[in-house]
Amino acid sequence: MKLVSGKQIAKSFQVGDEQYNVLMNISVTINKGEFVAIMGPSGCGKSTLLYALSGMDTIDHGQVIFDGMDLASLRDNELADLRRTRMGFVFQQPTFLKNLNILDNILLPAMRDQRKNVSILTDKALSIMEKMGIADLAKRDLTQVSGGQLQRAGICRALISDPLMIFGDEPTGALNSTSAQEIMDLFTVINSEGTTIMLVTHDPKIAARTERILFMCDGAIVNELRLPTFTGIDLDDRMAKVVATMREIGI
Ligand SMILES: Nc1ncnc2c1ncn2[C@@H]1O[C@H](COP(=O)(O)OP(=O)(O)OP(=O)(O)O)[C@@H](O)[C@H]1O
Repeated sequence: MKLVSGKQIAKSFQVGDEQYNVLMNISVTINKGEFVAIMGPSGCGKSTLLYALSGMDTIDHGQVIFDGMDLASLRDNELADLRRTRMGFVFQQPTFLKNLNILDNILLPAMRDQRKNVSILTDKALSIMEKMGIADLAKRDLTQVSGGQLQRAGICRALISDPLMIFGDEPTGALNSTSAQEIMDLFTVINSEGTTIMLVTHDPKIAARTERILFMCDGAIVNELRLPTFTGIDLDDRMAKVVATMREIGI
């Protein structure tokens, strides 16, 4: 069943007199439950596509339907509500407030929804933190946790609204290889429980953990690789397939 469908998405940026066509009529469908990576050379439009599909940025032409809703038909506040309640975002580094502890940072976006009771939300946040392996860090300041732990907290924040889909823009980009794979372990669990995930990554070892890899070049999706569900034993084989596809299309 379709969750996100982009049709003929075009997007350009004007810089001075120059117009840069960044997305060139991209059509792509992501089904519920998929675990997708977007790969491609720097500047090919990966993040721009992620922002277009999640309504974080507008598009010039085409259409994005998310969970049956045409993003262009929504008012700004409706779009913000949709993002807050149905989507989770994880970036290279979470933007957390320095004067709040980890737990309060995780809770903050969900607190905007006045209908939710604070103690219920807190219990929920603590149980997600437990699952993400950081239950004991609730009261710590941002300066008292590692990069990997901070990213786990970022994922907790993304999960607190039970999103249908998580969008990650280089979520492991600031981490060492071990921490990055641990974060992918968490995403694998989250995906196995039904949440759709789409990640932008440069790293074949990260993309190899997903089940469908979209390869972009110059604003277009030029290839796609499908892999079976990761079972924990075949990462090298999967990575070899990703690298072979990258070579095939010259990236
Ligand atoms: N707000 C903006 N204004 C002008 N140009 C932009 C803007 N955002 C992105 N671009 C340009 O659009 C192109 C695609 O950017 P995008 O961030 O989507 O690429 P990317 O594939 O994610 O790159 P990277 O892997 O380096 O993060 C780049 O050439 C970038 O400079």
